[in-house]
Amino acid sequence: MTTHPSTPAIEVTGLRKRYGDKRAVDGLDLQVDRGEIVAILGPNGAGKTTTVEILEGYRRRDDGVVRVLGDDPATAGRAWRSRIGVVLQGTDDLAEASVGELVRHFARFFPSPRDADEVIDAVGLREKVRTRARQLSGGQRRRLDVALGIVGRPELLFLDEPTTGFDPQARRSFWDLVESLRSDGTTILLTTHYLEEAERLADRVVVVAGGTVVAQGPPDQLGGRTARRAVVRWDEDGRTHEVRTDAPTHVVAGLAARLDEIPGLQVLRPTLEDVYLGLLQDAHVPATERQEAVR
Ligand SMILES: Nc1ncnc2c1ncn2[C@@H]1O[C@H](COP(=O)(O)OP(=O)(O)OP(=O)(O)O)[C@@H](O)[C@H]1O
Repeated sequence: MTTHPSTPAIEVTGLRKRYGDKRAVDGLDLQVDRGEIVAILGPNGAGKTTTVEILEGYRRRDDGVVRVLGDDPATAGRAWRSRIGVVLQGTDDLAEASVGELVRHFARFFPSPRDADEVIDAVGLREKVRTRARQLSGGQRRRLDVALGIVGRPELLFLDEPTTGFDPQARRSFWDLVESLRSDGTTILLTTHYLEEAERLADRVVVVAGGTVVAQGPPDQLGGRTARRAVVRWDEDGRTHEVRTDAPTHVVAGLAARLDEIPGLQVLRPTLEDVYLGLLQDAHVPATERQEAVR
């Protein structure tokens, strides 16, 4: 099938996948537009990796319609595969080859690859170009995975928990790298457990729980108005009062008119973490799994 650039990069309707009795993906709908960066958030076992692997063509679905760059990943051929980039959750094959050898080797599979040395620089591995993959630290190994995922200049890049095991500095330089891919027009679908990462990188966040999408939106609008209401807190008559409101300025003005100085005044906006945890609670995700969902 020929792809028109105005078609979405990813279109998924009613996706289902079972493992035995376990419904790993249970009627999931997703659309990702060209040039968009979308982050999938969800607790362990929510079905994120299964979904991404189906979109990458590495896993068969049981049901649903899936189009990735206009083709069905279950039947798409090599030309299609050369247009997508994949960064899997840590692989250990080819560990005897050096960083430079691996990146150059992968580049040869693609019709218009990026320059291997530029890619190695971009992921911060210049010093390690002669080091064997098996001798890299966990974070360096992950950066090599990212280099292999982007060297083919993919139109669409899948990043499955790309910064797990990175130190904060490596994570920030990885974010800069993703920003530069964004300005090249690369469409990116990433899964992450780091809310700061989703907030920083994603145009849109999709929250998955129990194999289905429970909420989606730009990071600053996720959950809608109700979830994002501010809390106004103040002390009066020897105790702390709290009001949830869409109009905190109005509440504070009313208090100021009545109390002049407002003791202990606080206006708290919910963070993405607050909103996310609230959405998981609404989706009946048990408390222990909610705690593990946030990093
Ligand atoms: N090959 C498999 N065989 C059997 N069950 C599986 C298999 N792969 C995944 N599952 C189960 O399917 C569900 C979804 O798993 P999946 O890996 O897609 O979740 P996830 O959201 O990516 O989780 P995590 O954040 O832990 O990576 C889980 O209950 C998992 O145990």
